[in-house]
Amino acid sequence: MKRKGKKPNLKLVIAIEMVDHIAHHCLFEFSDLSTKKCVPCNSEDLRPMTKEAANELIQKIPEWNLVNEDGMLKLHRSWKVKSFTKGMEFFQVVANVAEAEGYHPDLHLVEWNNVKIDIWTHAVGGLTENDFILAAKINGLKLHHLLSRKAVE
Ligand SMILES: C[C@H](O)[C@H](O)[C@H]1CNC2=NC(N)=NC(=O)C2=N1
Repeated sequence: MKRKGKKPNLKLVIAIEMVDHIAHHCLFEFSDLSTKKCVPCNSEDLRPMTKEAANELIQKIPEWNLVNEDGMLKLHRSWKVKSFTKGMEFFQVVANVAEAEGYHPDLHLVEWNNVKIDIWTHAVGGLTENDFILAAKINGLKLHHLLSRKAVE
């Protein structure tokens, strides 16, 4: 008599793994960073995330680059603005979001029309989820009217 259930059903195992993979992917895709809130950084438990975790999360904000400055991971993005004054307006729009979140980016205006933003968690000397949340919120801002049409980013 043929005994059932001894050998694992390979097709079933593969199917389960595929479903698991898709479910993980969907959860990752649909957990929207921009709807989250930054948390205060005064907790003793706060730790910088690993490079691996940062490499995973950066996929949600592909407009930003992961940079390593003196051993500290930061998020970086740059834009070209129409004028110095538009650069100041740009900063004000970003500052409004930062104040609403209680969380603050490093803002640079270089050579009058290059806006550069670094986001990192000063309190831990690296990245936390806050940085990705703020970056996603900045991505959602209407800034197009301030940008140079010739060379954006
Ligand atoms: C309590 C409050 O969250 C902290 O002082 C905040 C203010 N904004 C901040 N912004 C950033 N980028 N890093 C910080 O560590 C930080 N600390």
